[in-house]
Amino acid sequence: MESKHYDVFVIGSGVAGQTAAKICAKNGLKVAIADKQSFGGTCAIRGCDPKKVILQFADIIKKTEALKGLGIKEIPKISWEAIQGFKKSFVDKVPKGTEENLKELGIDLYHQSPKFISKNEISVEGKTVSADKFVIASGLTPRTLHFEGAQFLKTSADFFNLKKLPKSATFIGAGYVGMEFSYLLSTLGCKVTVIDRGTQALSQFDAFLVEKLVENMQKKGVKFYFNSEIESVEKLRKNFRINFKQKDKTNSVKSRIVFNTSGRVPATELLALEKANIKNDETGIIVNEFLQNETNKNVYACGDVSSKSLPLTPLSGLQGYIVGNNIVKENSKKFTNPLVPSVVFTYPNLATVGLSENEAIEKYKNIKVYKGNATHFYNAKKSNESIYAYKIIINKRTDVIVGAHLLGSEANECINIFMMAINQKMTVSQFKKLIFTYPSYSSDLKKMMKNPD
Ligand SMILES: Cc1cc2nc3c(=O)[nH]c(=O)nc-3n(C[C@H](O)[C@H](O)[C@H](O)COP(=O)(O)OP(=O)(O)OC[C@H]3O[C@@H](n4cnc5c(N)ncnc54)[C@H](O)[C@@H]3O)c2cc1C
Ligand SMILES: NC(=O)c1ccc[n+]([C@@H]2O[C@H](COP(=O)([O-])OP(=O)(O)OC[C@H]3O[C@@H](n4cnc5c(N)ncnc54)[C@H](O)[C@@H]3O)[C@@H](O)[C@H]2O)c1
Repeated sequence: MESKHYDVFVIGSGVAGQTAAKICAKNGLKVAIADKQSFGGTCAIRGCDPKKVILQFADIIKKTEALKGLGIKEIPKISWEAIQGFKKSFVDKVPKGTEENLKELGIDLYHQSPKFISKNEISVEGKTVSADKFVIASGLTPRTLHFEGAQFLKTSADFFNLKKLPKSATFIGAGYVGMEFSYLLSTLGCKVTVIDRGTQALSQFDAFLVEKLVENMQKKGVKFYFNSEIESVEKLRKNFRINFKQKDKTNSVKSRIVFNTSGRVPATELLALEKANIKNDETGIIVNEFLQNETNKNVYACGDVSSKSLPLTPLSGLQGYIVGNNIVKENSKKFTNPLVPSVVFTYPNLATVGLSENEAIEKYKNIKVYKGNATHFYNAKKSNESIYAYKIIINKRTDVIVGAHLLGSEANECINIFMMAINQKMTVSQFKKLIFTYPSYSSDLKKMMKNPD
C-alpha cells in the first residue's frame, strides 16, 4: 500500500474542519482534508443556508396572509420547482468553490471516509496515511430509529431534494428541524403531523413561548402528538401509516412521506476510533478545554462532533478556529463556553439567549421576569400580527439582564441585541437609556421591560 505523511489530517469539510485546515495551511503546515460527501459541510449544502432560501417564501405567504383584505388582494402562489432551482443556484456552487479554495492553499483532498488503523495512521483511498495531528470535524448524522418500517423514513437531507411538494407529511420529532420543516410545508399547503416522545416541542426553549408557537401552528392545521412513542411505519399504496402509542392509547396517522427529525448524533461510526484510542461517547469526541482528546493527544475535535459543542454553525466556526490555532501554536487557546443566541426559523421566529427562568432561579434565587404578549405594540398592529410575545429574565439584586426569550417576526435579529446586553452585563436601566431607531422591532425591547410579571 502507498503511504503518505502530513503535519495535519482533517476529517470533515464543514465550517469547523475547513477553518482548522486553512489556519494550519496558512501557517506553513502540510495539510490534507477528507470528506465522504461533497465538500462544504451541512450548513452550506444540507442545512442553514439552503433552508433559509426556501423558508423566505413561506414567510412572505405568512406576512401577506396577515394583511389580506388590508391592502393585499391575493396571497402569492409559489412554484416549488422554481424555489428549488433558486436554492440549487447557491448549493451547487459550494463543493467546487470549497475544493478550489482549499487546493489554492496547498491542501490535499480525499473523497472518502478514512479509518484509523493506529494512533497516528489512517487508511484512506487505498493509502496508509500518517499525520502528526488529526482533526475530527465530522459533524452529526441523523439518529437511527429502530421500529419496524424505520427504513422508509426520510432525513433532513432528503427534504432538500423533494421534487414536488407532498400532499401530506409526518415529522417524527418536534425539535429545530421538525418545527422549521413542518412550518414550511404546512404554510405551502401540505397537511402536516408532528409526533414527539417528549412533553413539548423544542424542549430547550421557553415553554410559555413554545406553547404559543405550537397553538398558532395548530390553528393553521398542523396536528401535534406529544408523549407519543412510534411503534411502526407501514407502507401502503400511496401513503405510509404511522402507528404510535400516546400514553396507553394506540393511534395512527397516514401521510405521503415521513421524516425522521428525532435528532442528530455524532458522525463517528466509520472512523474506527478504538484503533487510535480516541475516547468518545454519545456527546461526541471527548475533548478538554483545548478541544484536544485526552486519550490520544494528537487528536483534536471541533464543531458538532466535539463533546464541547452546541450544534450551531457559529460555534463550529469558533471551535475550528481554536483547534487550528492550538495546532499551530501548541494549545494557545482555550474554549470557554461563549454566550450563544439561537433561533428557530419558524414564522414568527422563536429566539433565545442566556439563562432560562429555572436556570436563573437556581443561580440567583431572586429574579424578576418581564413576560407577556406584545400583540398590542404598534409593530404587531401595523402588520396585523396575531402572535408576538416575550420573557426577559433579570437578576433582581443587581438589575442585570441574564436571559431573553422572544417570539416574533423579527426575533432572529432582536435576540442579538439582548446577546450584546447580556455579554456587557447591562442593567435594565442602562438598556432603557439607549436610543433605538423607531418604529423598529428593536425599540420594542425597551417597552417589554415595563411591568415585571
Ligand atoms: C436541516 C438543518 C438546519 C440547520 N440550520 C441551522 C441554522 O439555521 N443555524 C445554525 O447555526 N445551525 C444550523 N444547523 C446546524 C449546522 O448546520 C451545524 O451546526 C454545522 O453545519 C456544523 O458544522 P461542522 O463543521 O461541525 O459539521 P458539518 O457541517 O456537519 O460537517 C461535517 C462534514 O464531515 C463529513 N463527514 C462525516 N463523517 C465523515 C467521515 N466518516 N469521513 C469523512 N467525512 C465525514 C460530512 O460529510 C460533512 O461534510 C442546521 C442543521 C441542519 C441539519
Ligand atoms: N435554526 C437552527 O439553528 C437549527 C435548525 C436545525 C437544526 N439545528 C441544530 O441541529 C440540532 C439537531 O436538530 P434536530 O431538530 O434534529 O434535533 P433536536 O434535538 O432539536 O430535536 C429532536 C426532537 O425529537 C424528539 N425525539 C427523539 N427521539 C424520538 C422518537 N424516537 N420519537 C419521537 N420523537 C423523538 C425529541 O424529543 C426532540 O424534541 C439542533 O440541536 C440544533 O442545534 C439548528
